[in-house]
Order: sequence, then structure tokens, then C-alpha cells
Amino acid sequence: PTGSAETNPQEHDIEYLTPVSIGTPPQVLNLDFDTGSADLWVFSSETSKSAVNGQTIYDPAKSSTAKKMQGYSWQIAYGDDSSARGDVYTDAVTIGGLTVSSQAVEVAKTVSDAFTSDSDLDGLLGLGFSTLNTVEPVQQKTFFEKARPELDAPVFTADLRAGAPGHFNFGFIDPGAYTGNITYAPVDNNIGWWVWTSSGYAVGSGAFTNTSSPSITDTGATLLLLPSSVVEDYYAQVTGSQYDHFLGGYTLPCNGSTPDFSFGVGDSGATITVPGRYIEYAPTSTSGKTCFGGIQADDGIGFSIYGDIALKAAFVVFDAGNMQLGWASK
Ligand SMILES: NCc1ccc(-c2ccco2)nc1
Repeated sequence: PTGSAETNPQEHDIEYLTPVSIGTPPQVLNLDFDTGSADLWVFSSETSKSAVNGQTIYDPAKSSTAKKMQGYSWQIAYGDDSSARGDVYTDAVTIGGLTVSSQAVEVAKTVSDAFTSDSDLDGLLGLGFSTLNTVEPVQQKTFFEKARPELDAPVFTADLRAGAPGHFNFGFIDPGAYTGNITYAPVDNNIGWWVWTSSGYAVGSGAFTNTSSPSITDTGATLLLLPSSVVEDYYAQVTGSQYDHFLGGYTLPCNGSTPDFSFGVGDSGATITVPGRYIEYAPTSTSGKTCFGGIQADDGIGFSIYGDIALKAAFVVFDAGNMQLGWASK
């Protein structure tokens, strides 16, 4: 079997939400597919009423296939300081025609304010390695790891688009979704993320700088976070850019003249080019003249984070069979 689901950008492409059917009869929730975590959690009938603000909830009592995992619980905190916790059920979960009959569905009892404020997001679906899963007393598998043995191929792909619907596919690589070749880099899953080594970068039409940096590919992150040396080099070539201490990041004119950013994959010279307009991430004020930069520093994290700003420019293959990450232009 395979699965193919359309994923939709929220305002400013801050996150991408994908419809997921849970239970019998199906309850459809819009989830943030996150290769940077491994919990599938949802707003639910158990979520404190004051914390629900327009989200669609999953109610296990209305599902004939829901089973409570007695004594199981979960609690998660993300890099942006958002968090959630609750109980665990198993139920049927279907994504783009692909069904896992008994998937751990983590129902939220409490969520942090940031989730309450995001009325479009009904939960997250982790696509990181299950060693990151927070369920106790026994860690649970992700949807992909549960589906993997049945898939035509042990892969899933992300095809995010700037301001337009894209796709998450499971079990196959769509040859029509990319141009040129897919270049693969080995993945080290020891810390649970999809970790690979970027080989360098170029600014605009400038020379390529060879510099290896450990990176994670994170569909649940909005921006492209890179080593400060790279970020300083990039913005030094962006007229009118500056570091805004109040905002805690670089800003630049949103005037369409921002240079592209290219990053290297593997040592065969393959690169992915992020158009400069993607790096004019979002206006910092109603005047719309200044934008917050889509490229920021990865200081203090320990590796670079290739989030949606980079992913929008590529077709990405998460190949668990060969433990490798494939990048292609599109
Ligand atoms: N990188 C995982 C992730 C995804 C979304 C969110 C989030 C917070 C408020 C709304 O959304 N936080 C963390």
C-alpha cells in the first residue's frame, strides 16, 4: 500500500496542516506533520475547555474502534517552549488512503497557550524516529513506523509549496514531483532526528563555500536556522538587512531583491536553491516594508534546522530503509 495526502500552508507558511482521519466513523483533524518529533497528539474531549479555541477535537467515546491504554500518559515540550500532555488511546488512523488499524493516539488534557492560540492546528503527527516518543510506561511507534512493513517502499516524502498546497506521500517516490536527480545524504538517527551533513552554501550567484554542518530536516519548523558564520555572511550581502535585538533576529527589506541561498547535499556538487523571496519571511509591521528573515542563526541548538523555508524549495525523501535523506529540486 501507499498513501498520498495534500498538506496546506497556514498564513505566511508558518506551518503546514494535513487532514487525518481518526476512529470509526472517521473524525477528521488537521495535524502538523513534524519530522522533528514522534508523538501523534490531538485536541480532544479530554482537553480542558478553557484551552480549546476553535480546534476540532477527537472524542474517543464516539469511536467504536477506540481503546484506552490504561495507565499510559505522555507529556511533550518543543523547541519553541510550547508543550502538551495527556492520556493515550489506540484507534484506526488514515492518511491519504493509508490506514494503520491500531495507532497510539495521544489525547491532550492540557496544552500550552501557544497551541490554544493556534485555532487551525488540531494536533501534531510526529514523523521523527520513535525513540523520541514521550509515552510512558512504554514508548509508542509513529504512524510511519507502524505503516512501514506494509508500504511498497520504506519511505515517505515531503513536497511543501510556498503559499500553495503540497503533499506528504507514504511508500512511494512520485517521479513527477521533482526535476533532475535526487541526491542522497546518509542519515544518523541516533538522537531520534533525521540528521544529515550539509556540505556548504552559496549566496546568490556567488562562489560555493565548502563547510560541513550537522543538520536536521524538520517539517514542523518554520525557518531555516544555520551556523552564525553562514548567517552573517548571507546578510552581509543583503542591502538594508540588520540584526534586530528587539525581535531577536535579522530583518531585511521585503522588496523582492533578496539574494537566493543555495545549500549543498553530498559531495557531488548537488545544491538546492532557496529563492530570495522565501527569505523575506513575513512583514514585521503593518507598513510591510521590513520583513523578518527566513534564515536565522542556530546558536545554542547544536545543529542546523532545515525547516519549511528550505523544504519549500525541494522534494525531500525520508528513506528509513536505507537511512538516507534525498533532496531534489522541483
Ligand atoms: N516543531 C514542533 C512544533 C509545531 C508547532 C508548534 C506550535 C506552537 C503553537 C502552534 O504551533 N510548536 C512546535
